[in-house]
Amino acid sequence: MSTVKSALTIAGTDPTGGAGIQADLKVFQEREVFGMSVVTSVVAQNTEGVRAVQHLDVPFIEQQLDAVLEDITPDAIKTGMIATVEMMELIARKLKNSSIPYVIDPVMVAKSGDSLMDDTSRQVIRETLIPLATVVTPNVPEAEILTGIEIATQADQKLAAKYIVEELGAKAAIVKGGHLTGEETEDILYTDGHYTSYYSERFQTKHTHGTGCTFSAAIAAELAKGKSIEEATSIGKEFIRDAIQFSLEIGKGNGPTNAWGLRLQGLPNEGENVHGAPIR
Ligand SMILES: Nc1ncnc2c1ncn2[C@@H]1O[C@H](COP(=O)(O)OP(=O)(O)OP(=O)(O)O)[C@@H](O)[C@H]1O
Ligand SMILES: Cc1ncc(COP(=O)(O)O)c(N)n1
Repeated sequence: MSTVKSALTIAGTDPTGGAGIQADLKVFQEREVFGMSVVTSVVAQNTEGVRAVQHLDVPFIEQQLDAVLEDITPDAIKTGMIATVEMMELIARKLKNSSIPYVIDPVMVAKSGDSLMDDTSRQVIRETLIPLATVVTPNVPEAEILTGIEIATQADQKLAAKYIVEELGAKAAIVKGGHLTGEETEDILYTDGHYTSYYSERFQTKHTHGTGCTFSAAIAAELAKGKSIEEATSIGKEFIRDAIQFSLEIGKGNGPTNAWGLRLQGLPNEGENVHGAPIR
């Protein structure tokens, strides 16, 4: 009997492989958990932006979910782009009585500025999915929408993280500091009445496509392996630090994170990708 743990991502797609389901599966593989995926929306996007979105029918998303869950019980579940109220209601119904660790990356807007969740869903996610979450990982704009708190300082990040747990009912919340300024990034976790900060150097790079997906997938993978929320966040933060420090100059826009990270540390030189040549 295999002892390999598994993780399921329920999210949208990125045909260039840097964000969404494709990014999640790369991270699961690198963290040595067996990756599985259910597609919610097919997105025609690349490193420059989103061109078109096709939402799959909710009954078909349900068929995908049933196909996985009636066969394999994942050790952790992560959701990313869940664009509509109907999709949220379906996932909430499926996960309501589950004890599987569940990470929500409440994806609302892509880095390119394109909307990935409709306005009603931005409110409805608070009542449907957030109360079921083991960990919610909003960036600053997402945390502002979820809580109504304007976030400019570390104190604001703390207030928002506490609100998501105490008022919205998640077990834990990490309000990420990627969108703030300063020489370091600080992500603040609130759970069980305690705050913990996770820091990294802030790298000056435009290649940050998929950072939120990469971070939350790494946390989900570690929860699948039985790590505590604090341990999983700590490993996730180191993972995203390396994935951004060695992010890839692939494509014409904002290149993707590097899920190999330090493993291929020796290979990329400035202006080169891991294969030793610029990719255009
Ligand atoms: N320039 C940077 N240098 C180092 N770490 C960063 C940088 N930008 C973001 N991070 C870290 O990356 C992780 C993801 O944060 P971010 O705020 O970018 O997420 P996000 O906006 O949800 O990402 P996405 O746009 O992919 O949805 C966090 O741990 C954050 O601190
Ligand atoms: C399907 C999908 N999910 C999430 C993101 C967010 O990633 P980013 O903000 O880095 O573009 C995305 N672009 N596409």
